[in-house]
Amino acid sequence: MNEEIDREQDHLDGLYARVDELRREVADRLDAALAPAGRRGQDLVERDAQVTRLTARRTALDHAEEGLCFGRVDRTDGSHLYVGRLGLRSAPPERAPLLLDWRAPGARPFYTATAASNQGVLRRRHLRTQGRRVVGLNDELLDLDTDRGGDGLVGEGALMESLTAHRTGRMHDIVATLQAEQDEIVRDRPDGVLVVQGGPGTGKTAVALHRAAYLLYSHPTIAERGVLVVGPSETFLRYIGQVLPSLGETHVVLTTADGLFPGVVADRTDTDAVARLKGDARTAAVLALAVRARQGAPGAVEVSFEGDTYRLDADRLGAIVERARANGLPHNLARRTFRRELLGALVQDVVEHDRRLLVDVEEGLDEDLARFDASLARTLDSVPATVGGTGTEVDGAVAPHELDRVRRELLLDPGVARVVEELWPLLAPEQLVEDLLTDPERLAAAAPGLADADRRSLLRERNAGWSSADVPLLDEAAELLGEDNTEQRARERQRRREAVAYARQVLGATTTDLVEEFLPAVEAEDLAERHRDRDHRTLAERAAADRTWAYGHVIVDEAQELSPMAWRAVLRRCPAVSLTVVGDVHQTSGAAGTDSWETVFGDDRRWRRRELSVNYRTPSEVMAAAAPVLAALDADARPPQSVRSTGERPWRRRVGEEGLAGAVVAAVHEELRALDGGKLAVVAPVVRVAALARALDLAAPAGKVDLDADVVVMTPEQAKGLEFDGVVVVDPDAILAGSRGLNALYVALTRPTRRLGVLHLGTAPAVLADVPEV
Ligand SMILES: Nc1ncnc2c1ncn2[C@@H]1O[C@H](COP(=O)(O)OP(=O)(O)OP(=O)(O)O)[C@@H](O)[C@H]1O
Repeated sequence: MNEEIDREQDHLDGLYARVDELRREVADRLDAALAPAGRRGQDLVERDAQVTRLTARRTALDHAEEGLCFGRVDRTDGSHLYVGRLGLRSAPPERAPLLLDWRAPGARPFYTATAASNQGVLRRRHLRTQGRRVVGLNDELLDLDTDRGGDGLVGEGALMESLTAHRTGRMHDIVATLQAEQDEIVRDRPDGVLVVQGGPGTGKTAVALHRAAYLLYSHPTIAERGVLVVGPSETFLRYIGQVLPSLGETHVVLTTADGLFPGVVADRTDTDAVARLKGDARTAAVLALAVRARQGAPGAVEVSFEGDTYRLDADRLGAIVERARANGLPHNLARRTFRRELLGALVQDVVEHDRRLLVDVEEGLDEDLARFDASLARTLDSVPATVGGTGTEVDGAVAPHELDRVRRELLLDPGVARVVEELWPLLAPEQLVEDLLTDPERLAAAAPGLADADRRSLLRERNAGWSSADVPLLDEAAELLGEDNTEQRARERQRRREAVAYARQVLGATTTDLVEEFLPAVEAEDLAERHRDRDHRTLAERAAADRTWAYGHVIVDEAQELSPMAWRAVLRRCPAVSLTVVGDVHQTSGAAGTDSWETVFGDDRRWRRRELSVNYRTPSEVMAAAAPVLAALDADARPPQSVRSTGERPWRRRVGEEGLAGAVVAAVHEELRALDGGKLAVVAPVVRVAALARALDLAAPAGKVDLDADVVVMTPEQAKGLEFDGVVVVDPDAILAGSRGLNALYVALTRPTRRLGVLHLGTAPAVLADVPEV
């Protein structure tokens, strides 16, 4: 074996030597590209692209330093190949393949070959490395003689080593030990909605993140737009935050569902009933009606302009509103049409008014003369041109420039502007939703189908803050309202004109052999473009800052928690509809979440479903303790099959209320001793968390979870998606008493990779009666 290790070490040394060589090359080329040589437009554009490419390559080389090569496949034809975090070739001119990127099609057999279907593979070898050193090998011979049939695990030795290692508080990538059923999901085609249902610990999160890395590698159109990952909590995002960078991928934005609408802090709590109402898909229609209610007025309106009053009756106003709506633009953008149409109607009225005034003068009507005299001075400019021209004859025809002038005056008139603002106000999403949820009349008008009691439950005080259930409403409102960025675009156009002028100057100054007018115009434009676009933010930073960014692919984790309204917000992020949705309908805790994927995606033919059935996290002993909870939730559900047992039996202990804190502290010490390192979580109902954190002397502020601490206290909701070496569940009765209490308890019980204990007050809940009492 040692000889084998030595041989692999030699090979690995060769790979690292090549990596070092490439690093030097990339560094030299970056230096050259960034050198301030006299360059011109097109060169500069190319240089920027080159710098981006080289920087990405440098990042990939850096991230591959740890675990560069982790696998080898020996083929039946005598050839072999190595699989690793990135692809490497020898230096030109040979450019012989040295290492295959794990995502390349050729690497697939490493993950999927079995004795029964060996795909031309004789032996699969897992290399264990520490830094640049090979420290161990795991070999699997894929011939039918050695086939144990059975579990279908790939690279079992390496897998078990990874699964039994102490947790670190951070998820790590599983690129070396991805299993066949997982690999299939990772490489599935990108289009449509792929739903991955799987019980706790089946690797849904891990698979979804590797799928993101795979899609970014293999689909340039996705890489151009980046991937959005939506997770259940900030803590969870911190927990998974290192996985994609460790796979060399940075074109990724991680967010919670609350984060989809930047700038809002969702710290208000809704009751379950209100969260469900707000999350209902019908709320979209309520918001649409709320927007319509802000357009026009029910009756006639009067507009004062230069001392006269003009009246638009309900029919005329209604027609103007309809014309503004007819263009199908969002409210704030359609406002321009409304204003144009309204001004058009008023121009007619003003001109007609003035014309009548003059007709009256011509016909010598004495009673109007006084009024004419009073207004002549100010209307002199606005009389029809033919009248002004002849001084006597009135034929009613109006010169266009006169109409324009009246229109301009109306446009600048503050009174007219006020009327536009009243009839079609520029609205921010926050204002629309706030007005709707604080004004019974507005709400009644927008939600006529809602029962009175439901409407009352939705109403709240002004400035009461936002809840998670409000966030999709704000997003929907933003969509209905649109942003009127006319001014911003005008400013950008002006900046661009200035930049072009500046670029021409620069090109002229730096060019000795060409006079400026012979420079192709495009060069100045290019240079200006580069100034304009010289946005040094990464793709991920730009995408994260832009609510309307269209991602190439979206991953939703713990997706069972999303309400129908939240789904609308998520789908908006990916107009191309390329989504991976992973979750477990038995772990739903949110009131507006789902317990069936069919309810969420039922009629949509673009969705397909895959199942994961093997539990890599939770040993069979722990899963047996959780099984009655799952059965109580859903008699037809089968718990995922654990890949391993530990021999360590879960336990429960009855404690009294007074002694609870002390019992928790004692249990934590016992468990830490038994675990001999690693991470321990105390999972308790929300009302107990602060007191237990105090009893345990934990430093993290209330409500925050410190993933680096050896011991953490959290609620089942906060524990969602996380895992620990050991878990102590406190007061399961109180957890069960919450909404979706069985789901919450199921989540809590399925977090440990090794040990589980339960402290209950009074008799154990029936679903935990089988756990041995100690
Ligand atoms: N092929 C694998 N190789 C090594 N570890 C794996 C593999 N698949 C899953 N794991 C590990 O199993 C654990 C559970 O995975 P993960 O958190 O992705 O499961 P999950 O299905 O999202 O769980 P839950 O629904 O409970 O949140 C993680 O530690 C993960 O790294």
